[in-house]
Amino acid sequence: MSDDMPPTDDLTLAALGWQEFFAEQVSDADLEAAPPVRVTEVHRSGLRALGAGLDRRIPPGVAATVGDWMLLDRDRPVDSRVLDRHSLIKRRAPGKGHEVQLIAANIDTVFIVTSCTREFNVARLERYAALTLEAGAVPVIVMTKPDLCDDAQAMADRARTISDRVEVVVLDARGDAPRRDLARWCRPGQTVAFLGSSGVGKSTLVNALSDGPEIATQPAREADDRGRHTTTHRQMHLLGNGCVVLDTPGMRELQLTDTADGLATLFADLEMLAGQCKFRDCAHEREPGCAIMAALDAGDIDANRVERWKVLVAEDTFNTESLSGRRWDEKERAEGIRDRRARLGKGG
Ligand SMILES: Nc1nc2c(ncn2[C@@H]2O[C@H](COP(=O)(O)OP(=O)(O)OP(=O)(O)O)[C@@H](O)[C@H]2O)c(=O)[nH]1
Ligand SMILES: [Zn+2]
Repeated sequence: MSDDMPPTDDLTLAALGWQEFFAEQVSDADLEAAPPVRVTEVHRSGLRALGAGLDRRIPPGVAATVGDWMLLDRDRPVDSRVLDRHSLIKRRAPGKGHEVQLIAANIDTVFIVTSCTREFNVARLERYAALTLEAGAVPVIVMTKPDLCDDAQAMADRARTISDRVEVVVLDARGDAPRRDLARWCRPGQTVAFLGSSGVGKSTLVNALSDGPEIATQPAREADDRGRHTTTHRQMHLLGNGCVVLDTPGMRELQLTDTADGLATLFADLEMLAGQCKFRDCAHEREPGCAIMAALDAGDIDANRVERWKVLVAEDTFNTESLSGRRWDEKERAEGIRDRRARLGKGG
């Protein structure tokens, strides 16, 4: 547990991010019998959950993840009821298994952090944005280190081409800017999370938003590039202004899983065009009557964006099908995705 947590006695549900959405799911009788607690940590040995004046360890066996709200069954904690989530980030479990792993629940806003340096990569941002939309949270792209780049605004303009649905904020993570520029999303009762590669400034942003003691940050290895992995076990921060930050290490290597809806939202314009292709299974390569190719030829849409869309759709299809039991061999997967990546350069 992070040491910026106030003593449990002083904790209120509001400070933990309790919202109307959860209150509506429980009756007064429910509350009397089983107080709400929020999962702040997940370990092999079980969960940790905090509530008003409560700090409980719950043995393994509850299907809950960081950010979940539960009604604590005091006698049999594993029988605690998990409340409906308004958002859920999940991923395909690493390794050979095809299970879905729950990463974090009930996040309102995901800040997708990138720096205005070589790390910047539109395809990666798209992938995070699709995942966030799929999860049911609001994606906001935060571009740090504008001071280390000649033309941060030009980069931001590229990020803005991703989708009308995704706002882009450029700021120096080290000063007052985060508090001011992210205030719209970091309101009391809101839960936010930061996604992004190591060294882009996630801890610096949390520190800038926080009144409490600093989280350790380390200088990046290069003046302008990737830092070391400095975020440790702290998983939930309560900021001075009443906003909750979920900080989960599991968010780093995210694969797209079942993000068809999120992709459809992010690439709504392309999906709509694809609906006009002559063939329903059109691959938009050289099929007759392909509306995507026609729009490309007419210069109406951006070829790179179309390629990135295809990569994400291919990856999502692969992950979703393998989760539902279709056996792909690794070679088949690698070839499909590598072909497309090769055409994109380093994307992905
Ligand atoms: N010049 C400049 N440096 C920044 C900015 N934001 C962050 N940094 C520096 O970048 C380095 C890495 O920042 P962190 O906040 O530790 O990055 P992180 O994303 O939390 O990294 P991990 O914990 O490894 O995931 C630190 O030295 C920060 O001071 C910025 O806007 N401008
Ligand atoms: Zn087509």
